[in-house]
Amino acid sequence: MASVMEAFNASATPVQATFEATIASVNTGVVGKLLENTSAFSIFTTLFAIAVVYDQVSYWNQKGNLVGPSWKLPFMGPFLQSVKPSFEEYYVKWLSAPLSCVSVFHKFVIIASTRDMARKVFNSPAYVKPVVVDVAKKLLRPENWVFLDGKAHVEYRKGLNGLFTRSALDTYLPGQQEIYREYFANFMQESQEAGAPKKWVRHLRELMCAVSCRTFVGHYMSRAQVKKIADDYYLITAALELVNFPIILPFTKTWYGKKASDAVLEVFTNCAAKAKVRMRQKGAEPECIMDRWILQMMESERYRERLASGEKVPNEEKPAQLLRVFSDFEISMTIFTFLFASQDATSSACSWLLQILADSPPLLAKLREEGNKIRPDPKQFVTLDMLENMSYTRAVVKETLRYRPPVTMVPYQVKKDFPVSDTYTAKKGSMIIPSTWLALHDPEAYPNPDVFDPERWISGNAEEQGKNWLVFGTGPHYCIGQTYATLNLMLMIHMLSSEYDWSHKITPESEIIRVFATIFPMDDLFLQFSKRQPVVAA
Ligand code: HEM
Repeated sequence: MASVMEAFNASATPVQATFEATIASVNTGVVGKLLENTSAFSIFTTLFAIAVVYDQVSYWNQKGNLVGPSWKLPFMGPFLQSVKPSFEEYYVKWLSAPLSCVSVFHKFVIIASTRDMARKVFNSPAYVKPVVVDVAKKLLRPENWVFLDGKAHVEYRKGLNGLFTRSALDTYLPGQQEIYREYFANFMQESQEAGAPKKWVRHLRELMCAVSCRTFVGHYMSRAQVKKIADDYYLITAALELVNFPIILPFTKTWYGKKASDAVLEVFTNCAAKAKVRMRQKGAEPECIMDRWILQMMESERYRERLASGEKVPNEEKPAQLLRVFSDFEISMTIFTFLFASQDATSSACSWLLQILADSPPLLAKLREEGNKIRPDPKQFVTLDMLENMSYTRAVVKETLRYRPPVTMVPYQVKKDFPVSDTYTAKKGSMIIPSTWLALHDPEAYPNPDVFDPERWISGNAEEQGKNWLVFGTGPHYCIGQTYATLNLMLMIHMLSSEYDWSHKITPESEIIRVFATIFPMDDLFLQFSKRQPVVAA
């Protein structure tokens, strides 16, 4: 061994001579003698044993005093159990300690489950950055804005804020209402044809995908393209499960997910090209997020041209955000992040909302009463003012988000050693996952947390529990679409309940939570829709 080291260190020795000397010394030395009596199999098993020990020791080293399994299944850890994660297993983990751990493949994962631990992670951008899951970078593309960090992220995000202001949200309402009317009519027809309750989660996912696509890219996409994205979207979700094989191999979940996400990116790139052409036409009004963004880019360009031509432009004519011109593909990547962030979360919220209200007729009656007062004619256009006045509808939506938070875990990556608590420092490179569930089911903030009670948002003090309200995260990456998401769910449930009835077939699995990126009723929600009988005034 010594001679091998010497050969490496002797930089003046010609390579050939070094190699020969090394082989000679191996042949005659202790190592050579050992090798003579050793089979390839025993070398392999020895190396394997060393690797197993190394894997275990480095797990202990990272684990420190954290609560978690003392032993790790070599290399893969609990990968096989995690392929089909059960909510109960996660729940037990969250309850086990404010900080606990697990190691899957090469990844050491720390789970921050209490409100304060979760908040600490969300609010420590100096130490952590969002990671989603490893494969997300391959699907969304590494250069995507959501992977920006620090100042670059803050700056990029500022340029997107204008897409979610009150006046922007107002612009998107007509398109959303068009989609809801069309889909609800289809729901009813399909229910009539079926003649019995059917699993409805898939339909709700398609509905949410269609309403998102209309909001994000307006009419630039055909109905067939929306349907294709909605149908294939579960492939993307499946590829992004918290635990998945880290390399994209053909015909695996991640491979199908990558193909589906490439197709989405291509469609959105085409939409961006069309939007740029339309928005340059005289009098073109923005109808969707893409339009508004392109309009802002055009306004910024015009402002710069005026300055360049030597004009003294008054300050009040300066655009609120000066944007550069983004390429069609850059626009597509960003719009994809909106779909990516909203699709599963809104589908989850929508599923629970329909289940809970169908199972609680008095709550549904109260929601309808409010809707009827504010918009007596179900054919009337729903304005933003109307929605903002629906305080009970808002309470029902917020309580659904609290009671069944769609996003229970938000994976972050530790970018430098992070002293999470007085006694534990997370090592650079590990994953740390704040969980939202315990904060949202904290009996001190929300008394009787396992009871669905919209009143806590009206006569109770739930609105004052800002520290516990982690549904949309907190810190520099908090959900940019939170106001839009809440109003959209309010619009959906208001429009549905004012014109339709739906019944829910309760099964033993209705209340069991299935984890599929977000959370859904395990039985996939058996629903049946019918036209609501007109309300006769007393
Ligand atoms: C009920 C629906 C939704 C829920 C529960 C939800 C929840 C979340 C959560 C927990 C985060 C992580 C926050 C953090 O790390 O602090 C997040 C981030 C994000 N959400 Fe949402 N979201 C929803 C809907 C939407 C919608 C409709 C959009 C877009 C229109 C959207 C866009 C985003 C984006 C872009 C991010 C990343 C922000 C950043 O990194 O700066 N979300 N969301």
